[in-house]
Amino acid sequence: MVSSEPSVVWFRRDLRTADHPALLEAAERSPRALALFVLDDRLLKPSGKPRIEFLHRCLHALNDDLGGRLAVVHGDPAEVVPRVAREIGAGSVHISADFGPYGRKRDAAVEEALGDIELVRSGSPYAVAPGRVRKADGTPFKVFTPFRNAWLEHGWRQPAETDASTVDWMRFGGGTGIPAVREKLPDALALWEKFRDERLPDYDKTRDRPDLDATSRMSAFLRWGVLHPRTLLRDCEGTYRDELAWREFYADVLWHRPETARQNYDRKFDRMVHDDDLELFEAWKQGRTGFPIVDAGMRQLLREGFMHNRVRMIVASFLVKDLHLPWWWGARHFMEHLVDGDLASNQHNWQWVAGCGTDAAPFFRIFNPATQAKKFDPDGAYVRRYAPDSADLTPIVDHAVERRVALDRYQDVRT
Ligand SMILES: Cc1cc2nc3c(=O)[nH]c(=O)nc-3n(C[C@H](O)[C@H](O)[C@H](O)COP(=O)(O)OP(=O)(O)OC[C@H]3O[C@@H](n4cnc5c(N)ncnc54)[C@H](O)[C@@H]3O)c2cc1C
Repeated sequence: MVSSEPSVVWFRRDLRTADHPALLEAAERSPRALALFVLDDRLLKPSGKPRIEFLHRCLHALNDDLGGRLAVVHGDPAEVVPRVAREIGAGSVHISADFGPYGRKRDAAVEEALGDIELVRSGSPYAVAPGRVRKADGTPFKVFTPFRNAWLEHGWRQPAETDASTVDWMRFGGGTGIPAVREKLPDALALWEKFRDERLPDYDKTRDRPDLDATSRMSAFLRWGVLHPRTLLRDCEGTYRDELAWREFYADVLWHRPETARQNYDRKFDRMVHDDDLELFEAWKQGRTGFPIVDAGMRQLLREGFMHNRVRMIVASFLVKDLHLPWWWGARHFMEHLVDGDLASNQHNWQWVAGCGTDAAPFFRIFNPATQAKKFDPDGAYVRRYAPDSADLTPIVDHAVERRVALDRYQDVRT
């Protein structure tokens, strides 16, 4: 039923107006809505500069799309959202559901504080909402391939037909405005279409090569919901679709086991003995290990807020199996610096490399940085781009020795 009370569309990880189920639901309730984004310190504090800058760029792009009507307010959502909703006399607040541990708690707190103003969840940042795909006996999947098959079989809804003109956006007097940015956000859809037409056909063969610009670079757009995965899934199959399925799988795993954001998924790894050498950790963070492919990756992360997937695996393996440091130290550093930093994908990829996650790569398969570099950066172009001086540094550890140490410690975990 159409109401005379306006709605609030509270944007979070869905910074777009196209294919936006929550916006559609808001429009079905009321022709007028306020577009709101809350700058929440709980999320901003652990984020490094590149991620925050990217978020601000996304907010500017959304604000432009909305004709300058995005209300940006700083504070605790449980306080800000009800205050703004009451100020404009809203009948309902519309969101895309959040499935992460913090997002779920935050939304429950906001719902409670809203009282009789309804919090309406429609859609999610995933093709299939976490928790929906289950085994025949109702339990969650623990292994990727059967999950992927069931996910494909389940399928996803048609895109929601929305754009910036779906409702009349209200003006809002208060708010902090969006901090200035150096560069505008590029057109994500145009970038996707270019990748789809030019690179996707070879993705299978080239995706592991950090020296070739061969992957889609869609992760940050997906992280902030500038594009919904449905948009990409419309155009792809095979390996690329499987990569998107990994994103959905890890969201599902974290939804069922929120404690695995911090704890080993496989609890027998709680017995693993870790070192705590802060100097080695610092050398890894700064890209000064003397292992060129590792240093190149770590410096790409600091410089661009991004690292190629193959190199993420190499540097993660190095932290866990050559430096014997806890995976969550590395995961925290990644979460600070990655523009695409996403709790589910990050923590569970780290756990995969560390051997303690779902479907884990066997712990005894230890990446040799030199062999990996030869195979995936054969001409050294990637290393030259990011760490041309690394080969002159003295390696901080001896890979062959540390490999043995890692394997010995693993024996103790297994027995
Ligand atoms: C240690 C480690 C930490 C990682 N942390 C993150 C993270 O915080 N956020 C993040 O989005 N990805 C993370 N990944 C997964 C992957 O590295 C990135 O998604 C990918 O490099 C992004 O580049 P792209 O968009 O060009 O990828 P493409 O190769 O073009 O892949 C397309 C999309 O598929 C998804 N995808 C691809 N590989 C994976 C994967 N292994 N797990 C989950 N989704 C995947 C991403 O959404 C990606 O954008 C991590 C991987 C490792 C090994």
